[in-house]
Amino acid sequence: MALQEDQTQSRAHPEDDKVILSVRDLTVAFGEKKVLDSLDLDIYRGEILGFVGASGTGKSVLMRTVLRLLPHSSGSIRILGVDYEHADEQQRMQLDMQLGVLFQHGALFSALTVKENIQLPMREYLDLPQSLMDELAYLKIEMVGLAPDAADKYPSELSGGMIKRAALARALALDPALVFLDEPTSGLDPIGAAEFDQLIAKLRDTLGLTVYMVTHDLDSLFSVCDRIAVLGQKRVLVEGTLDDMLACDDPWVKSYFRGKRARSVVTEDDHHNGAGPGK
Ligand SMILES: Nc1ncnc2c1ncn2[C@@H]1O[C@H](COP(=O)(O)OP(=O)(O)OP(=O)(O)O)[C@@H](O)[C@H]1O
Repeated sequence: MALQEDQTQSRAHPEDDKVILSVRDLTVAFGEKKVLDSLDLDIYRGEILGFVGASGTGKSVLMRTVLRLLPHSSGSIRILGVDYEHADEQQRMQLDMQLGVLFQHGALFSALTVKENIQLPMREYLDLPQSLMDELAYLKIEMVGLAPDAADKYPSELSGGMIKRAALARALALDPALVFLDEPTSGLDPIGAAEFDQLIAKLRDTLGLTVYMVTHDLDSLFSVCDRIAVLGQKRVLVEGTLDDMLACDDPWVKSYFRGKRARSVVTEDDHHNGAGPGK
């Protein structure tokens, strides 16, 4: 199985790049209501994919389905070349360890300290002595730019930005290959949001992480995302660089990427290296 492949990073994926997540013909319905219908999506190793779409189009449903928190009616989801449904128990556990998740509001356990939150996945999947788990937790805390004394703080003692970082540290606890971020910059001020974006880019560059980021944040899309996918009409309407978005005639895509707010971000960020124009 393909879980141990090397993690060479790839930004502007050429054809032969490795697909880390492959979704085919995916249909998800609640009763009679289809939310996703025959959706296809690929994510390439080492890229930051920004996922956008109007409210209620199914971005969370797709992410939760890929994470197997929701069932699908038909279609396949392959992660690192493995279809979870056809995997044995050992493969499933290995796959689980390759996925990290940062939920929108951090979703830290309030009765646990930051260190204990980070160690939860370690306790679930690994059998390590406490001293090693402590070392690892401090490493993750440093990795996300928190001070060491954050380790013994409870979530209620942290600012919004610190909660996001602590939750990211927990998402990275098992050194996953693919991290899902649900609106990671929502609720942060513009400076905090920009710093968080830069942290994501740095982690991708240093760890070779692949990032699936659901976001409404135009700054994030333009500054750190290598590729953008737009969800609409129950499927991926368009995917590619910002230039591809700008060339798209779908009315929602047009107003989102060519609207007044988008134009002001593009003007400010012309020099950035993300999916923005000129890349
Ligand atoms: N558990 C559920 N049961 C029934 N319907 C659901 C359930 N979860 C989501 N839906 C419906 O699926 C649709 C897509 O919801 P989803 O939360 O994925 O949208 P979204 O694109 O993430 O929106 P937003 O940007 O506002 O977060 C909505 O119509 C929602 O009501």
